[in-house]
Amino acid sequence: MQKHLGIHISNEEIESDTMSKAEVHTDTVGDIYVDDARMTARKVDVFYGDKKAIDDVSLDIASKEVVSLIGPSGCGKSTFLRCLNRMNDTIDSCRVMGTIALDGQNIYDPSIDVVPLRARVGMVFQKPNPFPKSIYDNVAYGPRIHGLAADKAHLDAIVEEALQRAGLWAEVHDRLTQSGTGLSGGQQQRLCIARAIAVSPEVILMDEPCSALDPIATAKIEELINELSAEYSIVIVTHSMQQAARISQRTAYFHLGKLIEVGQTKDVFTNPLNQQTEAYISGKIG
Ligand SMILES: Nc1ncnc2c1ncn2[C@@H]1O[C@H](COP(=O)(O)OP(=O)(O)OP(=O)(O)O)[C@@H](O)[C@H]1O
Repeated sequence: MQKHLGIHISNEEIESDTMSKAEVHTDTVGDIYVDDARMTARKVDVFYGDKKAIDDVSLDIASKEVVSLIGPSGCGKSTFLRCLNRMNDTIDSCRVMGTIALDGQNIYDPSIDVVPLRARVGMVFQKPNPFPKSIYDNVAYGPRIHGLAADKAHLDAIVEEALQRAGLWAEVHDRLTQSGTGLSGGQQQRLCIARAIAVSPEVILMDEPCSALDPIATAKIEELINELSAEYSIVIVTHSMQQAARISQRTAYFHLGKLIEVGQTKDVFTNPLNQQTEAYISGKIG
């Protein structure tokens, strides 16, 4: 057993990286596999101390798709999301078992440096959390620490492109030196998205990114997610089934730490195969 920043993984589990489809038994209803997997989670268990929060979850994330994670409060959506870029490492009582691979490489392997990992698998949180720095420096932060810009002109171009892609450039181009924390909530969230995409991630994780926003700001973020999915894989936790239906191609329903059902979003919402999914979708549990 090895321990990395509060994460325990057995050597056996690290080697199980190459588990084929046939080797994974799952109770999840629906197809956990995709043809063009960018990330693969296999037999993932997560414990906080003695308490099991995620129970035997296996799921593929395809390239350039939006996957929604839905389910009742406390079912483990955020915990599973945070496993995908080792954000749970920051919680000392948290243990992650099983394997999660990005482009075939186990992200829990001891050789993995979490700093570049979290650039490749970026994260946007529930509450917009810009750094107390200028708008420019918020976006330039990642490219600077990862040495992505050859010179100042290159960095300027990266910052502009990220703000353009996040749909914020027109609103902030003439006040880049002002503090990011002075923007509106919706603008701050788009700034956080610009910060994430400035380092050219492969996957973006979003944990209820619209829950602190009004309907207009929410609509802008949803439009942005739709545009970004042409380039990135996006995994989003949402409490809004309408939002999941609007933005995601696949939906995964969690209940008490288990992945109960996963499928095409329209199928999960119109014709759920599992009775627990059906109960949640129809508002009988929540
Ligand atoms: N840092 C932590 N320490 C201990 N237990 C935790 C911690 N974070 C989450 N848990 C527990 O793990 C379980 C799953 O929580 P998690 O936040 O992942 O669920 P969720 O589905 O995202 O919930 P919500 O929709 O309310 O945000 C819950 O029982 C929760 O109390």
